[in-house]
Amino acid sequence: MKIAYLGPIGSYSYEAAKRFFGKEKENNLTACDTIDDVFEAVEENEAEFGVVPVENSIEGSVSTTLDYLLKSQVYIVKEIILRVEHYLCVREGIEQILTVASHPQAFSQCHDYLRKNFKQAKLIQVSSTSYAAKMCAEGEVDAAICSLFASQQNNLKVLAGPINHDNNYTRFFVITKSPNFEKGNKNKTSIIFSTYDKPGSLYKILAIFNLYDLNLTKIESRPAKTNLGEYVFFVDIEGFVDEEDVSDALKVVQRKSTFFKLLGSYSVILPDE
Ligand SMILES: O=C(O)C(=O)C[C@]1(C(=O)O)C=C[C@@H](O)C=C1
Repeated sequence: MKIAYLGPIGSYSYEAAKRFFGKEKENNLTACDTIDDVFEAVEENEAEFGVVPVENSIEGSVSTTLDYLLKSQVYIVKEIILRVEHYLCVREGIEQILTVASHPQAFSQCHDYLRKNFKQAKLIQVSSTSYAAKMCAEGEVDAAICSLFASQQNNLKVLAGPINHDNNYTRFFVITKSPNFEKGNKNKTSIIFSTYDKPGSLYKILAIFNLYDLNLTKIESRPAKTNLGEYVFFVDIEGFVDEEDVSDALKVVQRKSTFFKLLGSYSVILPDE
């Protein structure tokens, strides 16, 4: 069994994958260069599972992940929430920091610290925080923003940290092509829908969730990629799809939508579990 994740070793996606699949499956983890590659590995049956970041408490959604969820035939089978702590790391011997590499999400999560301390430094966006650590170790940049684990993997010296905004948490999804929806203690169901371009259309769909007394934990619109001003809505609902109120509500939502997709029903692993 292969589990694709955004690599190299030491990324937060790697930590999320280990958190769910456990140490015994460490040899099954297969590093990918990009989130696109993780989705494609699952879609093309090169990997049975994939682990992708989906949303951060400071910076918001990872749009690549949302867009793939819309267009690809994969399902969400688990959510993992990790507390994310970033560190500013350098190679031994570096005295002046002119270039800092990291993932764009990580830069945003450390925005205030970077503004205050490294206003003049050039920020170089790369595919993951662990790749940034590797680049730093190889002398391509002066510093990297990454996890403690990534700094150790790459023999980097920690200069400061955690340097991120407080309450920094990232949600990850485990995706697969052949889902086996399994219930846990805290369950969610994710859907995408779009509705008519008419007054009250969205309101009418939201009224269905209200009628069935369902709590939404997220609603976000993304361009439908058809015409400017046309959107799809990503919605996360508390509850599992085999529960009567959830399945009844979804049937009505589907009837009233112009587009409907069930992304999955899954349980959530919380950071302190
Ligand atoms: O770069 C990594 O380490 C990742 O796993 C990606 C990612 C993301 O895309 O959000 C994951 C967690 C953090 O929010 C920062 C970066």
